[in-house]
Amino acid sequence: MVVILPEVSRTLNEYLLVPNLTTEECTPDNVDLSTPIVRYPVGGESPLRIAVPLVSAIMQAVSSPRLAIALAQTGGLSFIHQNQGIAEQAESVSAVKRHKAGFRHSDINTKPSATLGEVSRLLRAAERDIAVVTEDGSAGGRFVGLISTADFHPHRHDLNDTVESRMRPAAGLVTAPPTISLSDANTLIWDHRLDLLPIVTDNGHLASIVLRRDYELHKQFRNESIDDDKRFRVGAGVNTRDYRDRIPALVEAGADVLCIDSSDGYSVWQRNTLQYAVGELGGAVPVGAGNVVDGRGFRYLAEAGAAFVKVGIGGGSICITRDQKGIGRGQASALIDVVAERDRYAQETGVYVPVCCDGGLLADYHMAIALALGADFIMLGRYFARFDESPSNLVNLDGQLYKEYWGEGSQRARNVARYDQGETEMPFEEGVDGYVPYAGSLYPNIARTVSKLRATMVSCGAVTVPAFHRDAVLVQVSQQSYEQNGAEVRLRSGSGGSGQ
Ligand SMILES: NC(=O)C1=CN([C@@H]2O[C@H](COP(=O)(O)OP(=O)(O)OC[C@H]3O[C@@H](n4cnc5c(N)ncnc54)[C@H](O)[C@@H]3O)[C@@H](O)[C@H]2O)C=CC1
Ligand SMILES: O=c1[nH]c(=O)c2[nH+]cn([C@@H]3O[C@H](COP(=O)(O)O)[C@@H](O)[C@H]3O)c2[nH]1
Ligand SMILES: [K+]
Repeated sequence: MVVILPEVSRTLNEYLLVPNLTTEECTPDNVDLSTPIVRYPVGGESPLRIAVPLVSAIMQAVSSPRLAIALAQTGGLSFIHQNQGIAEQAESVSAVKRHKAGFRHSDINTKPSATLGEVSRLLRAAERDIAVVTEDGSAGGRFVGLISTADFHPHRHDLNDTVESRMRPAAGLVTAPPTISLSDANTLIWDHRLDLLPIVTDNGHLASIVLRRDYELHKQFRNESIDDDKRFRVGAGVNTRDYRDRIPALVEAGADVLCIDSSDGYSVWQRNTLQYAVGELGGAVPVGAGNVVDGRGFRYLAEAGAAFVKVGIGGGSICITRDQKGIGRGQASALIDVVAERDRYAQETGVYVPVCCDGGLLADYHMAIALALGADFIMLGRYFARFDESPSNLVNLDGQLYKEYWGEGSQRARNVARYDQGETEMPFEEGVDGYVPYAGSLYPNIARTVSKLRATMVSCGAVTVPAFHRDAVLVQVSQQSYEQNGAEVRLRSGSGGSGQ
């Protein structure tokens, strides 16, 4: 017989928090946002925890190595998307693991034959003072010098002159080999009053750079997500088809955690994938699963060995799954149901399986509501897509800056994904392809969001996430429906979006 759940499907937007008593110990500085990512015995410690409970979505427009590094620096975690070839995805994971904190990929480069006008525009656009000069203008080219805004002035120098005419040539510059440690690199920077230290290989090619301003920045990174070898932590998405090839490649590349990426995780396909990872691979890497929206889905995946379970169908800003397939559930209702099952499961089995709230968070405070409702961590797509560090293009539309953002179920994402398999037809789209307002660099944005979370928890008298789960008092607000009009996604013309 058909089942009709007795309650209305509610979103995060329909709740507010009622403050609890705030005591002297309950200050923003004392709030500990750290949280478990993978399953652990009740009373024990999760083998993978992060300091800031935010992870980036398994999406092409979101989780690239650059974003993964920035997010790990600030205490979160990225899941590199799986809508690409296995070797390509493994290389992205490996790039994050290879990255030495403080040594960055040189992104502002020029070549000796470029004009001063060109380099001036490059620096202005990037809001930087200094560019690296390599023979071919690439980040790995032969290092030939540096040029900064102190080396030329548009009123004194002809902007048609070449970079070569004003650059400081390599021969007179302090450089270091790739084997140098970060602390020795910083010593060189201070001893020689450098803004930028080029790291140059034996054969004269640029390997990376160390910036003086990162030194200050680094001191703020007390929360970095790093492994025992001090490498950044990184996750990756997998699917329920090529997992026998993809999972071992990602393990080999050094992925810390994986997650099955699907709109609907309550399937035998996910159980098979988990059985492979837990059984045949002997749990070489923890694998999360999802997405589900009720307790049945949670239990099925937890019993199959999921490291965590991800919640959310159709709530994402680029989602049209509800319109297309009529499946989904308001994110708050879904979380309440799943969290209750997580707690029952923990009591019955002694195993705590963390819950991730994925998609549809329109305001920073929705993250606090999700945590209050019991989520252990939160996955965000639109939020991260807006930043410099995301891989999508920055575009100017009618004088406003936007970053491109598209769903993994959109034709644009599928085109890439299915290319290898010779499949280009898709009967219908499940996501839109559009733009989100550009928001600058990830660093100040994460800092602001974290401050808000801390402030909310202070008001609610909680200094840890588990205390917040236990003590939060929530109230439903009026008759708001789960329309999510607040999401600013401007549709690309022709993108199949009925509602977002
Ligand atoms: N969270 C959300 O609300 C949504 C997310 N998405 C995203 O779009 C992308 C695509 O998601 P889906 O379409 O759910 O992909 P999917 O690959 O999980 O499922 C597509 C179809 O293939 C079937 N399937 C999966 N593995 C199979 C196997 N081994 N053999 C035979 N059939 C199999 C599934 O049952 C389903 O009908 C993902 O990145 C997902 O995160 C899309 C829509 C909604
Ligand atoms: O209906 C959908 N069609 C899509 O094409 C699509 N792509 C991603 N996702 C899901 O949305 C989440 C990100 O949501 P936000 O942008 O709201 O953070 C992601 O984490 C996914 O769960 C999709 N949902
Ligand atoms: K299903």
